[in-house]
Amino acid sequence: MDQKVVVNFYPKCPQPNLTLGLKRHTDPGTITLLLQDQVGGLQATRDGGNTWTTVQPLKGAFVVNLGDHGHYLSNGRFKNADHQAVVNSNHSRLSIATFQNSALEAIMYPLKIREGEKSMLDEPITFIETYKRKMSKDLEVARLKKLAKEEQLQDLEKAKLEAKPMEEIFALRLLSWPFFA
Ligand SMILES: O=C(O)CCC(=O)C(=O)O
Ligand SMILES: [Fe+2]
Repeated sequence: MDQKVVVNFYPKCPQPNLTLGLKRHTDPGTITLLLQDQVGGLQATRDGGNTWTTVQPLKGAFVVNLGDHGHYLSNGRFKNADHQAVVNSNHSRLSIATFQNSALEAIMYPLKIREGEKSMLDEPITFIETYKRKMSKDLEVARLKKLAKEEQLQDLEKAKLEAKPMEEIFALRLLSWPFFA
């Protein structure tokens, strides 16, 4: 197996509604043991991010999360926890996560498939390969989001321009000449 310990420090943030400490994700490994301080900020969702439940800190307790590897091993019977961390305007926050992962080159496949069920994996695959696929999917989603945002901004600029009186557009053109002529 492979084990990693990550310490997350979230500085306090004056406008917590404008950002996230850690964006929505599932952990890639088998099981995560998470120790959080009393500030709170870990949230989980069961409906794809529409609603969020805060995981209240409990003194001396670990939060135990199932990751993707655990999800695949059980052929989806046990769910990988979909979660995020928000920030706080009054307090900084610390959490320590220990990820129990499979060895990177270990082959994974569902341990048991019940009658009438289909395997979640088309073929046995190494743990590292599922991780790489997940990362490239995440990068592609981020790229598309960025593109959509840029297009939205361009449309907004266009709409603003269309709403301006002719003299103003003319003045703007003169100002930015020769780049915009
Ligand atoms: O800080 C937290 O509560 C969550 C940390 C986490 O999800 C992670 O490190 O993967
Ligand atoms: Fe996580």
